[in-house]
Amino acid sequence: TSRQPAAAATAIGRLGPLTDVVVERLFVSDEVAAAKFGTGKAIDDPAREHHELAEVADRAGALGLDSDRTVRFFRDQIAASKLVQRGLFARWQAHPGEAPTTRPDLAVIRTELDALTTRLLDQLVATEAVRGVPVACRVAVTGAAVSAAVLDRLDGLHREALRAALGSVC
Ligand SMILES: O=C(O)C(=O)C[C@]1(C(=O)O)C=C[C@@H](O)C=C1
Repeated sequence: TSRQPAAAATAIGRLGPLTDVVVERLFVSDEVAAAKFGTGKAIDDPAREHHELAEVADRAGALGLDSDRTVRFFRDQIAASKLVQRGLFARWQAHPGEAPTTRPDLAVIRTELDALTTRLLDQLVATEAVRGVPVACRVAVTGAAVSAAVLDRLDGLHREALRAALGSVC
């Protein structure tokens, strides 16, 4: 399998560091897909999503972030993860030779996702000023996304997921 490494590249601009963590989460979604593929386990886990979103809503307040906007951002991260997972499932079903040969432990991966949640919240705090200026934010997010796509060699599926994941940043 051509599993991609964790994002090592640095996306450009003031939203580069946030975008790097977003890309890292997309790569972890490859691992989630590998954990579920062939097990009969559904991609959607509404209870886990509910738990994650309740947690970020709670933590947003303490960090001085707008709770609704923060929840929307994480909803997008989850939607992007499902986009990656569905795309990989389809790819692996069509080309069994590309399917992963080892099955990571979903519980371990979820602890990685939890750590990424903390880093994403930190980045939302660090980028509040630029995200508050719509034009500057859109310029920054476009530059960060384009550079990440190139530097991290994102394929079409992961580029589409990155677009979804960054949809409510500004
Ligand atoms: O934890 C999982 O099972 C995932 O697939 C990850 C994730 C997420 O992005 O946080 C995505 C889809 C599920 O509905 C729940 C959570």
